[in-house]
Amino acid sequence: MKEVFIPKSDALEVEQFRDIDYYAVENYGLPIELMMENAGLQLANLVAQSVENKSRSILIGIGNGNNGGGGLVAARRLSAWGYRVYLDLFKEINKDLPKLQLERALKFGAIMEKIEDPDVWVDAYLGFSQRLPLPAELTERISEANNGQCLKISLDLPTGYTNEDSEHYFQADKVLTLAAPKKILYGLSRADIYVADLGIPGAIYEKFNAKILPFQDGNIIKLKKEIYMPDGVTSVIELHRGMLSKGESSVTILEFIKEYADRLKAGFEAKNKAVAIDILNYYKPLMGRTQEEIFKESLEDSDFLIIAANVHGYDSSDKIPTELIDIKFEKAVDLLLAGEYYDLKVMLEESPHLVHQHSQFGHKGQLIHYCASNAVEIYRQVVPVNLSDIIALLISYGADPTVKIPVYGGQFDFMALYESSAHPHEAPFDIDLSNL
Ligand SMILES: NC(=O)C1=CN([C@@H]2O[C@H](COP(=O)(O)OP(=O)(O)OC[C@H]3O[C@@H](n4cnc5c(N)ncnc54)[C@H](O)[C@@H]3O)[C@@H](O)[C@H]2O)[C@@H](O)CC1
Ligand SMILES: [K+]
Repeated sequence: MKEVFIPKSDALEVEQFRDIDYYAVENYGLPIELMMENAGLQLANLVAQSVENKSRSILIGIGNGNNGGGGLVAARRLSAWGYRVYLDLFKEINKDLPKLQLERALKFGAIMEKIEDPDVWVDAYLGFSQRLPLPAELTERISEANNGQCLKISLDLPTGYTNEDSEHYFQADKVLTLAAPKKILYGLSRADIYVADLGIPGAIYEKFNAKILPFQDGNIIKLKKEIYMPDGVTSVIELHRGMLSKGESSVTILEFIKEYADRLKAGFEAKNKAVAIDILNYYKPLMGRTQEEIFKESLEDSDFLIIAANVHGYDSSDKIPTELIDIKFEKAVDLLLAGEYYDLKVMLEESPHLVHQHSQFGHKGQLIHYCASNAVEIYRQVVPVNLSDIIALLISYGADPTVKIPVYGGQFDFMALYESSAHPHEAPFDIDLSNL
């Protein structure tokens, strides 16, 4: 799936989106029914991508409007694909279009029954026309969903979520919003946000100064979380890119670090600033030099190996282990740093031991230490916008912030490393650790 980063400043107010919507209906002959079909199909696609097993139960909550209508299209498509779909109507559906969609969904095999403990709970109760307060029928359902173990997916925006201060709302793991990102969704720091193509033409986006998304590469686009990358780290990330994803399961730490050394050597020859950054941060013999001085040095293969070893926390190259890299742990680190809250949660649910595991690299950091953006590999010293949520997640799975690791010639725990790291404090967003 295509992933893009769209800053909040480029996202729309909900009202702006409503205007775009009406404009498409009136000027382009794009009726709501057609857009609803697109919305519902993409919702069905997102559900199907999230649930491998067709025997899993899918409960779709339906309201008496177009949001519910989209949910009913998804119910029809999923039923047609062979999924077990149940419909939860919190009130009677009497508007023409949703009513028609309901009849179709039932003909396709969706079952009208509010089952208990569904595997997936889809919220198509209310969309952008919702008014607060919600009726008790809805607040009760929202509490039940939020307290359950199900995967929660909202269509367009979560029911009950009308601004960033909303308290009682459907706490979706995934939100499939329609046509364009909406500003309020940036307050949902734990949710994955997706945008579905409704077939609205680029000319309308331009007219309303909205960002045109690359829907030609896929009808659903995932929004990347904002990540703060300190100056210099970006080039080191570039130097390192793709190294682990290539090997998947059978790279040893020594092979990995040798490849890093090869990249350092090539980068050194090309006077790549990333190499100077690695050297200045980790290689004692050349610390304090200027970039220019560094590139005048004549370095051997063995020097690059030592630098690569130092970057990974070993003080000499013969301390690099020859065991296989634990790809699962490395994947968890990468999810954490990318702010991928939901995927990380799924991984921890499956492998809770990961929070207690130490990195095989010389610094021996646990997942929680990677949250400090300090003392670990420099290409991993980045700060996701939802770091506070990620830390809370790790702690809820038993991570211990008082565990110390052997770095900077001493023993330091998460908080000591976090406090002395510039990066989380320089990031252009607030990290709130007051609950720690
Ligand atoms: N291009 C588009 O705009 C499209 C929009 N669609 C969906 O349509 C949604 C907007 O649809 P609607 O304007 O029909 O409205 P909603 O589906 O948001 O709400 C349905 C109805 O519920 C009623 N309602 C509001 N607050 C309530 C409350 N607290 N308790 C009970 N009932 C309440 C309202 O009278 C409203 O008519 C969007 O969020 C989007 O999901 C898609 O289905 C199709 C395309
Ligand atoms: K919704």
